Amino acid sequence: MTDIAAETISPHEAGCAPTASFLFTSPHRSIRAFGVNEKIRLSASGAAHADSFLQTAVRDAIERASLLGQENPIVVGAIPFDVRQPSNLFVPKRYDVISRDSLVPEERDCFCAPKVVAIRSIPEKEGFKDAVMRAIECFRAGKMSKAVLSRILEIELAERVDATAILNALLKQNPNGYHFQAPLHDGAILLGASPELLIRKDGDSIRSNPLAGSAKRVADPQQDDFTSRKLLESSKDNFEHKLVVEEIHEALRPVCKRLTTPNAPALMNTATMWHLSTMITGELANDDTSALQLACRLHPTPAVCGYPTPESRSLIDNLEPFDRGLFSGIVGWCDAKGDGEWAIAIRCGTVNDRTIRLFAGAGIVEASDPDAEWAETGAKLGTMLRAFGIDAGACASCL
Ligand SMILES: C=C(O[C@@H]1C=C(C(=O)O)C=C[C@H]1O)C(=O)O
Repeated sequence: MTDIAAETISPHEAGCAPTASFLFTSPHRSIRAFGVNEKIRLSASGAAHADSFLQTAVRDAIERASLLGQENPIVVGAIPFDVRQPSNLFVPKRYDVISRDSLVPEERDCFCAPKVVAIRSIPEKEGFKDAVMRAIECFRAGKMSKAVLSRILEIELAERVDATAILNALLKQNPNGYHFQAPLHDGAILLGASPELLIRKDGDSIRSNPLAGSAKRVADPQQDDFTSRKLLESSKDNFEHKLVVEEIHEALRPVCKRLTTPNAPALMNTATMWHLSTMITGELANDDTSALQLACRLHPTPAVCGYPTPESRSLIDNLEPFDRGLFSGIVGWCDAKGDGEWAIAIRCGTVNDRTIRLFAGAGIVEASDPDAEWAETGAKLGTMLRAFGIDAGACASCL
């Protein structure tokens, strides 16, 4: 088992610079952290409040790092989808603020496509479609209006995976968005390239960029353009999207003196997907409210859980045959001043020796079609499969 207290998370040849324990990139500020001063494993339940257990522990750990001479210490890491589970946070020994451009490799490292020994989707196609149908029945019965259902692609490779090479591939293939690499307590590494910003706080200004409503991109530019326009006009996708935006707006309103929420979504794309996107911006009433508090106030949004939150959360508990762990949780950082950024942990996976687990979900509403939702999760898995260099043909039955 790897201990994240070690300076590095991957064995490095003598003479090389130590690898960061944690990395988070963003168009705003990218952070690379080394070593561990203190781990924080408390749950994030109730952590929107400044006096909660988690926020108190984070403040105290940051204070101790400050006493050790660190300037503006930070807390970094991830919080699971289910906030009752332990967080995966730590105050590093040191960190750098870097430019993302300095990380993007010129060329992809010499990288051979890994040999896939075994692959399975949990659940398999029929099980996933069945869960979608059961969710639709709940919507028809008027119990709720949206639930995000997800699945895991578990892949066993012939050889151990080099997490740094995968992160480099993610940086190269997805130049925008939020890349992350975080060590987990079971020795695995969480890696991903999320397009979705939960919250950024910089002084008293905040920003949230929820996504919901998706379509797979296609190679032909004309077809791709047509796909995006169809998404922008789709009433099913606009409905899914509106539930997320309204919920975030309502959660931020009480802590803002100004909050601007566009009344229609725009299009945004990744290398593999089109999404409906809304950029919400605001000014905090009190800039003592930290980025971590704001993140805990919003998480989980209906982009990864559903609407209303309590009902969709228990439906997910009943229908998903696995524990999401950090998938669709949040990942990011918050400094001693309360500034920070948290992205949603999607388009990601965990790497543990030869086993990788990739995750993808899709928002289900009454107008959903089970086959289309399965295909959407398959398309979203494309981001990580491409980074691993795994040919979609090798897992055709799971996509
Ligand atoms: C759950 C995921 O994505 C979320 C769900 C989306 C949707 O339902 O359209 C779009 C973006 C994300 O908020 C994922 O990528 O796994």
